[in-house]
Amino acid sequence: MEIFKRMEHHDYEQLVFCQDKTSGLKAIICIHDTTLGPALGGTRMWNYATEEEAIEDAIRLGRGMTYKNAAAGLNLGGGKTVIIGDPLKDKNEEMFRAFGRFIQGLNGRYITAEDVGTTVADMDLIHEETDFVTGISPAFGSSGNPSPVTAYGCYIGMKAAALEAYGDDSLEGKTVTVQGVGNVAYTLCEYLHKEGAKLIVTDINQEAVDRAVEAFGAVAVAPNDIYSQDADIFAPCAMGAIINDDTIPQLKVKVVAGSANNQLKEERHGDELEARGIVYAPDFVINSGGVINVADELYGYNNERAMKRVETIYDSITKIFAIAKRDGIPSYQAADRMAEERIERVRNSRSQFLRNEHNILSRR
Ligand SMILES: NC(=O)C1=CN([C@@H]2O[C@H](COP(=O)(O)OP(=O)(O)OC[C@H]3O[C@@H](n4cnc5c(N)ncnc54)[C@H](O)[C@@H]3O)[C@@H](O)[C@H]2O)C=CC1
Ligand SMILES: CC(C)CC(=O)C(=O)O
Repeated sequence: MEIFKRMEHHDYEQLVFCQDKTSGLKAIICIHDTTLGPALGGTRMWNYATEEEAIEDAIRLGRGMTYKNAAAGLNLGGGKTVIIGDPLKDKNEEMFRAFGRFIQGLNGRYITAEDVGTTVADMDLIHEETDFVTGISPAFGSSGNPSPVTAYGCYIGMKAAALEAYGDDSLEGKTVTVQGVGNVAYTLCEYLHKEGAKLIVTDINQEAVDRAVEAFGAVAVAPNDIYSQDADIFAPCAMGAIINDDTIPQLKVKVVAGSANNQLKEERHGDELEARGIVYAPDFVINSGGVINVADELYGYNNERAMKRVETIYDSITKIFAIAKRDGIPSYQAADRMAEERIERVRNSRSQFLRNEHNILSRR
């Protein structure tokens, strides 16, 4: 991989490679854009097949956070970390403490939180070495696990998408297919079940499937069969790039609305959904509840204030569909435009004044 060439494409600021032999830490921190403020984005631990795959994931996820934070109206830039390793086997205390020291070395340019494969306990270990970490234990006055809040944002975003597709935001009686019933999707299923939706679930982890079947009467299907189910809404809640040339022709749903990051393999797959009349709730907007919640820690965490902001996801999704219609563009482009315009406005307004070092971290 030609790394600088890859960074020039979409204008990445910084990639940091972190290695610690004692603990086995191999991490890549991607800081995409800090125009709006320090880069905030979670840490994913995953058993990547190759280093290239890990770099590519960090890069795609880091840029996604720039758009997510901008669209959510946060004064934060975008970044993400990937740790190469099996989260079930390779974790140790020293690893997260070493990683914390690398973050501290960036002096606030990057702030982390949970993502796939990392937990509140991991964030607490990072916190032993740096304050530039969120999603730590409520015992520290923090917001804890962001997943339930991401799930809530996803649920209300799904309702906004249902309104667009069906003219009614009720999910009662709707059949929802859920790919991956992990931290976010389990709680999402809880909300959906409570509202009277029927659930079809899949996961590569049989225990996760069994849990959802037992708790919500969900119907379980094999991972490759999830796309072709007779359903109303598809909720991708596992990994990225699952809206692609293979899966789109299988979809029978009218709505795609889930928590996974980077759902579209390529932008043209968003065009393809639009061409088929499938309403797509842009991933980085519908899944922004978690980051909105952890970002509130930077002001001294207040659950009521954070949840009020999470509630705005419904209106943001509705607004994106309105912009898409007005401008004759697919919803993913409307969401990108909303984020890019905010970054541009802030960039331009800054150039009119002397550089002011005040930023979101000054309050800490
Ligand atoms: N946790 C959070 O607050 C946020 C999560 N997200 C995104 O939402 C997605 C889910 O996140 P979490 O629930 O935290 O992760 P998780 O790791 O708890 O859950 C993911 C689930 O997907 C399953 N899975 C992986 N590959 C699969 C496949 N090919 N087919 C079926 N199932 C598969 C896993 O076994 C796991 O149960 C990820 O893309 C994450 O980046 C986005 C924003 C915030
Ligand atoms: C898990 C969140 C707190 C942050 C993040 O990395 C995301 O929204 O993808």
